[in-house]
Amino acid sequence: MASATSSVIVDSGAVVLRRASGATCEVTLFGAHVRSWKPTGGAEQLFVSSASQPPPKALRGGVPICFPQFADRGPGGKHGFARTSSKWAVLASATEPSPTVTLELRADDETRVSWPGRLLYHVTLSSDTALSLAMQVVNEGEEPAEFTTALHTYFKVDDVTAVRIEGLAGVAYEDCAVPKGADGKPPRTVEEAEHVALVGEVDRVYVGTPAQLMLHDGSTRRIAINAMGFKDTVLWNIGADKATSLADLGAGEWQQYVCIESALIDKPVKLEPHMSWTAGVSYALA
Ligand SMILES: O=P(O)(O)OC[C@H]1O[C@@H](O)[C@H](O)[C@@H](O)[C@@H]1O
Repeated sequence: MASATSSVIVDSGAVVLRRASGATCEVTLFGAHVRSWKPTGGAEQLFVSSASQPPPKALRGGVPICFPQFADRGPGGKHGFARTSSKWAVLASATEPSPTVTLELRADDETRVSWPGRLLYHVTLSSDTALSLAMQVVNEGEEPAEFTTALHTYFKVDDVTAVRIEGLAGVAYEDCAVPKGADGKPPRTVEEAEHVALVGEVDRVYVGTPAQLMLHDGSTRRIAINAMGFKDTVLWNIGADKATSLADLGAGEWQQYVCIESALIDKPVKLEPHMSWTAGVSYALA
């Protein structure tokens, strides 16, 4: 039942945001991982694998934060340390005008090896049908430093083969699902489809994407994805053939998610000392 007021509470290692309408969002302290978003009406919008493994593994689903490197594009561990850090802490929260929490990951000797500063993450239930996520990266070092990043969102769908993504026509993408070219890089292709379908394994970095994309899930549900500051977008589904290679993905569950990741990959961000960088994305039922 909808409660009369909005709230932000910490419960069993997660922050639970709730609007008066009953919309909710849950963020785990481990990894600052958004693991659930239910707009008013209560339908879960994010996929979480039934075979997800406990920390120190990242949850297979929700919104993992890839930072300070995307995938293996850097000297550190795959997708960086942020998604598996146990050192995230609540910095601030508020219930008005919308339930919101800011989580902070402070630099320490361990993280400074990969990034010389801190990370702030703002999660807001910005309307009864929308979720907003914003990242702030601070360089506390004395030298310029570079990173790549992504909010690796797993949207829950009934059947990924019925999904269509609108807004990518004319955008060049790196195809990471096929062998690299002679130059050691994934081959580049220009997207021709107005409504991109996912057939087999799809692992693409679209470079320089428009601010708004639309997820059509094959039924009448649509989610508008509005990004600010994230210039690239990753589209990923493991596909049926390779699905069993992911030990933490339940049987047949490859069909129940599509990752649409607001990202900054092609041109790493170079942040000057004592400067900060901010980017965000909002998801809204449309
Ligand atoms: O298994 P992980 O580390 O969560 O990564 C999942 C996928 O993440 C995607 O963002 C990458 O494009 C894929 O190549 C990768 O397989």
